[in-house]
Amino acid sequence: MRMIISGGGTGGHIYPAITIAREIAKLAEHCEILFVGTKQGLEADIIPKEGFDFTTIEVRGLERKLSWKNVQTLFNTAGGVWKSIRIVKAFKPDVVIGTGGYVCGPVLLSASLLKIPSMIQEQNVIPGITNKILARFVDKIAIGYQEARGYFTEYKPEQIIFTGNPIRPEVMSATREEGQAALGLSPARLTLLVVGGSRGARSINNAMLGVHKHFSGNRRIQILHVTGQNEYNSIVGNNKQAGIDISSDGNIIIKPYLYNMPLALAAADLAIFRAGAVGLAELTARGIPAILVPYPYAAENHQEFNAQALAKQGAACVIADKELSSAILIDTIERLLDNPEALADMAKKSKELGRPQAAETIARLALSLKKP
Ligand SMILES: CC(=O)N[C@H]1[C@@H](OP(=O)(O)OP(=O)(O)OC[C@H]2O[C@@H](n3ccc(=O)[nH]c3=O)[C@H](O)[C@@H]2O)O[C@H](CO)[C@@H](O)[C@@H]1O
Repeated sequence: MRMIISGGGTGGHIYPAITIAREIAKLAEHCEILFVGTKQGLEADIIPKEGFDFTTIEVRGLERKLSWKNVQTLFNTAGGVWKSIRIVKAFKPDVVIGTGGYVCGPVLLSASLLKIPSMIQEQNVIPGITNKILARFVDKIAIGYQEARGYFTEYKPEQIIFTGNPIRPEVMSATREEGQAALGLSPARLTLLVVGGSRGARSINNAMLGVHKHFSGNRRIQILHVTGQNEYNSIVGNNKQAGIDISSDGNIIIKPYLYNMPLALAAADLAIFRAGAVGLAELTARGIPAILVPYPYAAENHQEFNAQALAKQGAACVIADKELSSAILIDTIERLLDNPEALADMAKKSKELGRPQAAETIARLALSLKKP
């Protein structure tokens, strides 16, 4: 089995690609995989670290409307299309898979031109522009939320398969004890995991300052706050300035990025998250109750729709970014800590939404596309 997989820009497109690729390699004999991304995306950092063959094309994002700027961009990135065609012709894949981000556009388009079976995986309730365009060229569309079906109405129902979003197997296999040991967390305290998506979230980071101050030294709770690479130094500096001594109180851990996120999830009793689709798939697979703060500038406000899909099942509560403050976070956290039944009920409802088998379902779907 030879496969090209493409997806990029943010972790929310890259980790699904890695997970699907690994699952296919597990199921298929003699699998060769090539990952196509861009030099600028996070994939250029993550994919080689994960041990995949990686090549890049040049491509820029399109606006979400018909415009001259888009026409210009298409001309400028024609080189990306030609390079994709050359890559696909040389690699001769049996299947080409896209997991979103504009890098997928030329790659999947090339597969379609060269009559190679292809599929896309859409993580969000509201599909991204690239996947919306690509839908008419690919054989299958694997959707992460049932609600996304409503946005692909012009396609045949059998073309669209609800699979859930793929999560790394370590998300399920990591144990609480391993997580606590790896991250230096105390088994005697509840763990609050705070993550603003793969790039961090400034508004959450800012609001967390007051939360750290309030819970610093608290015996009941410990906080693992992941700031994103760019904001780490300023957040640590702000904490120092506010007189919060992270090292001596011991219950507040601040990290720029976690390469071992599955261990952190395994240890978490409650989470404060943005509402990126993969993060939510990980939370629900583990049944972690969550306070969600959707990123308000995500395309077509799609994070709000992702978050509401959890909230309407009672698996999470949602705070609007514009209403976010230290006080509202402290209040929500304390309300949940003081009501273990409510927390347990959220955890149960979260787990009911989880689809830990999604990666295998998607991998089998991809394998079924291979021509005999
Ligand atoms: C701003 C924006 O448009 N974000 C989009 C992006 O989100 P973003 O990339 O933030 O995505 P997600 O929350 O979906 O996924 C993040 C992934 O990165 C991992 N991770 C994150 C932080 C860290 O320190 N370590 C780590 O491993 C998470 O465990 C997860 O696997 O893609 C998602 C999937 O299409 C969309 O739903 C989001 O709306």
